[in-house]
Amino acid sequence: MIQTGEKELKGIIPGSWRILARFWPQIRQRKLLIGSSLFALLAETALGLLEPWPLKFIFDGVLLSKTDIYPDILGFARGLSPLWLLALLAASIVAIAALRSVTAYLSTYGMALAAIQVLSEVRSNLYSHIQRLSLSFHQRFKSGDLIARVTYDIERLRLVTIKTALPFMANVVTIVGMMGVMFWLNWELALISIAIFPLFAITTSNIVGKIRKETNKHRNSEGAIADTTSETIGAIRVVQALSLHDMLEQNFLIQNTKSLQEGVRSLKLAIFLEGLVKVLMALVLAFVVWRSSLLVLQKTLTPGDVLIFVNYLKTAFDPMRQISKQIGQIAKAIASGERAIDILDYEPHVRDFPGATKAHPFYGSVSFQDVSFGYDPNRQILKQVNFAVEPGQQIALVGPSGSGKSTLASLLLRLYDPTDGGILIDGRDIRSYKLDSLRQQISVVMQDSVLFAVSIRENITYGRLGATDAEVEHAARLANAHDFIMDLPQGYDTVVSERGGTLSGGQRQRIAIARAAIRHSPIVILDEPTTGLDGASEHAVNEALNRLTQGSTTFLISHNLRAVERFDLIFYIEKGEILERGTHPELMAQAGRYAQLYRLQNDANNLDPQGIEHVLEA
Ligand SMILES: Nc1ncnc2c1ncn2[C@@H]1O[C@H](COP(=O)(O)OP(=O)(O)OP(=O)(O)O)[C@@H](O)[C@H]1O
Repeated sequence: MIQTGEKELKGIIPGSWRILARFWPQIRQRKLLIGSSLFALLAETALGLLEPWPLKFIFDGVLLSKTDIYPDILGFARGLSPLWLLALLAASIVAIAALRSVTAYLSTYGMALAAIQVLSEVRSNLYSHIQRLSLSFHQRFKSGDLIARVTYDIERLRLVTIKTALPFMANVVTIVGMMGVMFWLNWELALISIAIFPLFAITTSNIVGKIRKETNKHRNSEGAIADTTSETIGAIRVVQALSLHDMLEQNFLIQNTKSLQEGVRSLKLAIFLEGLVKVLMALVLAFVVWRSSLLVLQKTLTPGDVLIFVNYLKTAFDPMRQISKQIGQIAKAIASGERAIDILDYEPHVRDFPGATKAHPFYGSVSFQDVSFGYDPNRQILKQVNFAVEPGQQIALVGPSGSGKSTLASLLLRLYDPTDGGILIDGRDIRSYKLDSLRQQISVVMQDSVLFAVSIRENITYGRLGATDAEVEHAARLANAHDFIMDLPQGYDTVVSERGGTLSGGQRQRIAIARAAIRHSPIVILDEPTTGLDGASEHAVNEALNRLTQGSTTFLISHNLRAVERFDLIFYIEKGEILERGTHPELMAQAGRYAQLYRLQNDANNLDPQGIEHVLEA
């Protein structure tokens, strides 16, 4: 048991090193601030050690009239009258306390400032890093867990650094300093006092290790709770429509109870640890008082020395008691810091390749050369896809659900990289372009466009940051959105509710089209942009899309084959392969899968796309 505890305690040291090393660039920038705060901390500790000395001199020098007790530096005291000596020593009590307060203020303020600055930079880095991590990462990590790491974990690290780590350092220095002075006064008594440390370290390290484990479990459960809550709130319509409350409440209760129990376990351990330290301390104090009083009777020590010993020990109790608690808190903060670092250590799979350059303004030719891809290495989604399209061509991607159409579009955006083959824009592999400069030239409108909870104007300018009001309005007019925006209470300044919930599906799509239009992209991807819209909305959105895609290389993913008849090129995709390609008349003449699907749709005018897919899959 003890071995496990020691192992855990040892874990704190590599954990702290890992955090210091990872955040070193931010810490280094504040060398001066941190250095001067540490210096103030040392000064404060030294003044703390001096605190009982005036009392010793009052006892031995004034009350017992001893003259051989002053060190050389205070030799002048021997010539002073007792009254002057008393006044001087009383004044020194105040002076030491005042100086101690000043140095404590300087060290605490300096360290707190440095910690706030370092950790706010770390938090910004973490936020930016999470945004840049590949979609494959985001599919693996739940959003609630990531949110907890950016908010709760960093906040705890900040609080513990300010409120615990600095006092912890002060406590360690105080204890070491006190031990030094105790040895100088009487080695035997000092040894007795020190004897508690191995006992103390072994018992506490074991418990601290357990606290750390429990806290880690507790943090993970809290992350799971955040996840469940955000998932439920995100899908509240479905929850209410399907009356899932009872079932979800039940699941939540299980998670909540588990987290509560883990929290209680770590709290129990922390309280136990505190009690244990108190008992150990009382034992030492009793022994030292007994032994030192005997030494005074033998004239080896003066009563003033006993005062110093008892004062130091009593003063050290607090730091020692705190140390055990602080080690527990630091262990928790280290777990938090490591959770943040774990994320920072993830390399985005999709990133700028060495030597990548900023993309020139694209003409818009796109080619896929033997492109294969699978989300999971054991399951290929796209198989050896080959095609080349000219700038400004309009391409439709059709085929059954799950055939890989959206995946193909995702690869063009470099949301994922192909496992084999290459994708070229204007004759160059897209991995040779800087990622941002590639994505900035591609506009995307999805089936369910997500808007942000900011004004409509800002939502549109997210398409091209820095766009003027006139450009926003121009884009909105092109997207058939200007009129309905003007009918809203605050027009372009109307703040959209979370994920655009206050607008209709058609209105959201038109704002998304305006957001795409403001980019003036040479390449446009439309992923079922009109699915789920009613007739009137669909018409308005289609009109907007026609304007958006004019002159741009366009990839439209659609289940509605009538909507793609006029396209320059249609790819019929099935099971990750382009089975048929050509214009509508060419494909109809081929009388293959596309023609079969087209006829099915035409014959069954009222059959919805899902219905058609079932027919196809059958
Ligand atoms: N993020 C992902 N992780 C793992 N598998 C995925 C992921 N996204 C899609 N898939 C799988 O890849 C296959 C192709 O999906 P994709 O969305 O590209 O098809 P699609 O042709 O666009 O379908 P739909 O017409 O229904 O949108 C499907 O089997 C799907 O389950």
